[in-house]
Amino acid sequence: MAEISPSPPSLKKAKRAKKEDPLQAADSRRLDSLRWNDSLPNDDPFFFLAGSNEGGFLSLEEIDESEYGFLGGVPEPLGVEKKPEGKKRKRGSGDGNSGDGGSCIVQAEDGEKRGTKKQKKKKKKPRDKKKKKEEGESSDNGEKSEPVEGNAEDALNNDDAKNDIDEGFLIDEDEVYAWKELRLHPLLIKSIRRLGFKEPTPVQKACIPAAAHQGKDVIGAAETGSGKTLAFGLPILQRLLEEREKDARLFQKDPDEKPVEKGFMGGPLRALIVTPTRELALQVSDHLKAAAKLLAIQVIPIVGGMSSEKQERLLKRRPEIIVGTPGRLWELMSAGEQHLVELHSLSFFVLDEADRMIENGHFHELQSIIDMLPMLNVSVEQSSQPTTICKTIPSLQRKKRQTFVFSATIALSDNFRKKLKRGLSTSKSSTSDGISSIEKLSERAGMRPDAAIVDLTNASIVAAKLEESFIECSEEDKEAYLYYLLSVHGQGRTIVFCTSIAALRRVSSMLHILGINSWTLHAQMQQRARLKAIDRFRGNEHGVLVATDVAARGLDIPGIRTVVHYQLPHSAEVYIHRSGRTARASADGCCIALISPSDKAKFFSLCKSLSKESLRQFPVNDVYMPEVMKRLSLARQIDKITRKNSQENAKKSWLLRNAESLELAMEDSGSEEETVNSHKQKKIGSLQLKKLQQELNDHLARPLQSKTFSNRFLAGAGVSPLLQQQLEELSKKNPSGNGSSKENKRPGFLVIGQDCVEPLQALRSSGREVCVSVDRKRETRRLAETWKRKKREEKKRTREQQRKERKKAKEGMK
Ligand SMILES: Nc1ncnc2c1ncn2[C@@H]1O[C@H](COP(=O)(O)OP(=O)(O)OP(=O)(O)O)[C@@H](O)[C@H]1O
Repeated sequence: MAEISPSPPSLKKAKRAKKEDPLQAADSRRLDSLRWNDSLPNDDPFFFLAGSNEGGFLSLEEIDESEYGFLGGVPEPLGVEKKPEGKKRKRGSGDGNSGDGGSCIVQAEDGEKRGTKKQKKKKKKPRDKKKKKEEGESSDNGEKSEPVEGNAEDALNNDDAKNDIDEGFLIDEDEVYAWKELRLHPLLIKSIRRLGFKEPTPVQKACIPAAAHQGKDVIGAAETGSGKTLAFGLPILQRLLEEREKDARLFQKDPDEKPVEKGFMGGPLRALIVTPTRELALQVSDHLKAAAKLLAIQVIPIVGGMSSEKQERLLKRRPEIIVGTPGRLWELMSAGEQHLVELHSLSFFVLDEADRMIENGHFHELQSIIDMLPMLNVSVEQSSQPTTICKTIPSLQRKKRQTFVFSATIALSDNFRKKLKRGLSTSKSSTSDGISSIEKLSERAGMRPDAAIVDLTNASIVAAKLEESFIECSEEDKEAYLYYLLSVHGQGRTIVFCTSIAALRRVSSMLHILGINSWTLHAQMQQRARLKAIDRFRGNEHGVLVATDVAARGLDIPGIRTVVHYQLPHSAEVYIHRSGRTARASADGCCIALISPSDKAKFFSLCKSLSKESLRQFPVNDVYMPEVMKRLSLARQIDKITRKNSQENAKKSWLLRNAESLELAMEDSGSEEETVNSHKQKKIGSLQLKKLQQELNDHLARPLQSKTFSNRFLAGAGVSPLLQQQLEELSKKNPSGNGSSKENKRPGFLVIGQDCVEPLQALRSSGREVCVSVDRKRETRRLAETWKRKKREEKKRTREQQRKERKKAKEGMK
């Protein structure tokens, strides 16, 4: 096992490596070859790659003017064989509704009308049903297309609905016996078959019986991507369905009692789910919507950054389940929004990502929301305020409220683990630390001492199929290594996490200049832009998202293969959540931390908190680094000039604006000579920029390869799917079709290239295990000090002994 070196590797190594035979490096790799005889319109065979952009931009309609939703929740069944019709989803096709796991859907105001038309069409063309239904699925986030007319039983009795239900199952009935063992309602089983989940995940297996059948409160801790949303979502739906059926039976017995309004008109609020981020709320809401698809139960998201009026309109429909962020929820509650303050029938209160909720920025609003919840020992009649809407509260809804608290990192602290084992009732609450605050909040929300505690996290807490690694480099070289990762191993979706928005901006600007398509996500962005970024990232199979920790929790996007920690997070919890964006459910994935000398102390303590003794070092092939550094140096120069220009322009326009507002005429303060000079400077600057851009374009037009290769051969890593496709297309072109003469035709041209290897493969094949558990230097120092102390003590003891002996001898002589 090697030891982490005290200083970052020098890039001289890269230069040395340049001289090595690159074929040796490519030896063990699979080589693909492709021939073409086409005549090329340019001397450079790769001219056509310049400026090419992979990935389609999707169009979104105006959020504030339309219904919105986030189809991330329509879950991608993992490890499940789908029937062919269920599989038909395009990847990165540029269609906003066709991303793998769905996408952010915006539905225009006339959604209802369109929805009705679709239904009519369905009857006429039964063969189109499936297709239309899929479309309906991806647009059911809007208020008007909810399939919630009538109750669940009506839905079953309805022939059309029956046909709808029969379609779209991804798995057969006999395959879901593991779910049936959990005694879930038949309609829920049908929903699960549509989602394509063959069996419950361990956390679902553990939570559903306790929450749905024993009516217990639950504290749930399980790894990221383990299906916690349904672990609390299914018990909620189960209880609402059971109560609805019992109510229906009761009403038949007592014809005087009016049934509670159901279906389209909703009813009192039954479940309130609070999440720390808007994206997560939208995602959880869509996940539950998908699970409640056949149940005539309404689920809506209430989040900041969206039109309040629209959300108030949605609330007028009295949805049974609300998923929201503390800020907007409290804003509406404190404004007296009827549906949100009439909480007498609330049966579930859920804190998702509970440990994040107690951090600054959420705590006070959350506390205020919790204080609005009715006391559990007060009877419903006493606690409810008189209302005009809720005339009758069925007796069955008067059961105790259940509280669910979930997170992947709730049990990270040993103390909390111990406390969980001892039980909540015995713990003393204090507001001084976060752990106690979770307890305090849970108790305040009505969590009972006999709550079921489900802790399925292992010592390191990260997802089981996640491969963790690091690259040691200097702070300045982080950009180079990131570019290396994205261009040499740019397979699958990648999230690059930055801790600061300034770093995020710099990284994304560099990637942009270097021709790597990426999107950004941070808290200072408008909500519409945030959703758009996620939507586009989701729609691109090899997309790159540069994000702050706003994307660290909960985001469930299929196909994220790699997470890069460009800057280390502030806590182990955030590291776990960031890394957990990959290797979700049954999939695998890898994360790579870029560690500069100043990150080391943080990195060691992170490894210590996660009980890591060793970690893999990501294998970097140094032959690529000279070219990487060249491109980066050009990109940096371009960035510098562009920044300077835009700063000057901003300054100028600020001056002009202010002068205009003060009705002052702007005069050129400088002399004629100064003006001429400044013009000259500008001209030189723009010429320099053009030159640099051209030079960079020339480099980018060639696939990344080591300097020793001829341009007529591509070899080594770096033949991305995009390049592969472009080469294939070019090779298919008919030479006579473009009117070129025979003399102009190139001779047979051989392209040798290795399939782009994704980081996880590279890590598995040549990642080197490095000891990270202890800072060796510090440990050696500590051992040396202990040894010296022991020596000192030994000497002292010997001296004491000698003194005593001398004394004895003196006394003897007397
Ligand atoms: N029983 C199941 N079988 C297969 N896939 C499932 C199952 N339940 C949920 N999933 C899928 O697993 C993925 C992760 O689920 P979910 O988002 O609920 O995880 P999580 O534990 O809440 O993760 P995080 O801690 O990161 O928020 C989702 O895409 C979901 O659709």
